[in-house]
Amino acid sequence: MRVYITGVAGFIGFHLADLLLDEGIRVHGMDGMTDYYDVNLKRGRLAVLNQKPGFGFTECMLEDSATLAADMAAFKPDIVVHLAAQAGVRYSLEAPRSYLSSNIEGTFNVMEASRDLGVKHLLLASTSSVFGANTEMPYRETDKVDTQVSLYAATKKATEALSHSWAHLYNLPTTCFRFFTVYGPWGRPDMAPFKFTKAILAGEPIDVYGHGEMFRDFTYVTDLVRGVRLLMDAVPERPSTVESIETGDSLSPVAPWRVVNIGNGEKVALGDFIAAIEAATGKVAKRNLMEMQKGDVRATWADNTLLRRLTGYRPQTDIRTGMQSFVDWYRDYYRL
Ligand SMILES: C[C@H]1O[C@H](OP(=O)(O)OP(=O)(O)OC[C@H]2O[C@@H](n3cnc4c(=O)[nH]c(N)nc43)[C@H](O)[C@@H]2O)[C@@H](O)[C@@H](O)C1=O
Repeated sequence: MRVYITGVAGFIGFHLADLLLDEGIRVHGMDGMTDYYDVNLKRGRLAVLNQKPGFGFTECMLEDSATLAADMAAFKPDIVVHLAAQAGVRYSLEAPRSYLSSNIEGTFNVMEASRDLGVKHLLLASTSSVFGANTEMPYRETDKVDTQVSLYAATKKATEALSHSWAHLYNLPTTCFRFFTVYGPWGRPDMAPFKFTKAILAGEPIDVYGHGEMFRDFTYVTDLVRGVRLLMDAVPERPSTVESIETGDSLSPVAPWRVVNIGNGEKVALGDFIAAIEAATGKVAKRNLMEMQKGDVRATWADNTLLRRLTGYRPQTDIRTGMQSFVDWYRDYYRL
């Protein structure tokens, strides 16, 4: 099997490539190496992957459709996993236009190239943020998702819709993942697990938004990429009739397309998450209680029944175990 990964120097792309290469699968990846966060971390991830046989890499922007298409065509992938994006909820208030070019135009370029090459399965990263202002939890894939509260989430919702149309028109089997706040070794410096660990280890205070009454379904990255790996083999088929779709399955009635949550399945209060960092670092956090930030959702919580039904797997790492691994990696990597 040959797998092409966009965003391979990113947090999730790196872990997925690592898993696939260890399985003996050939992986070619691209990444724009953008400086939204420390590029050295991306280079460090690539250095690990470059040690492994079967790995190839091209530096290229998603927006550069000609280079991207040529790179994908040269590799001839069976499967494409599209993880490159402009990520981050709060940054989408600062630089909204970059989300349109990376997430909308960039995803379109990946869809086009995948269609031209007749790939067997296209898998795309969406986000739990698409559930927006929904309040009924846990979130199910079949819930209505029409109330995004950040442009980031809105662009991800748009990619779900774009990919559905291409799956329908060109018979391109497509799975969209909705990832729930992913953390772990080599994690993103713009996210709370990284920022809070850094501040607590440095003895600096942390701002706690929403007065700590915020909840996230934190998902450990190794669990998450295992889910992605298993879903690669769960290729959606166009259903013969609407009645043939099982209750709770998000399979489209007209296209080989579905969306699947990948989340731990637990709602963790921000306060408990901070306590897990305190336990892992052996330090006490100095907390400033603050109002909620614009664009943030108050809570996320995944129903992961569909993932379990399709793959027999569900994530299992609890926040204390996962944060201990993250803090151990952080101290080792930054020699603290
Ligand atoms: C699935 C989804 O996952 C990510 O979004 P997120 O769930 O919002 O994750 P986060 O780590 O940014 O925030 C988790 C919690 O932590 C608080 N928080 C954050 N940053 C600071 C911060 O700088 N200071 C303080 N005090 N709180 C912060 C924040 O208010 C929230 O309650 C995306 O990057 C995105 O790529 C994505 O798709």
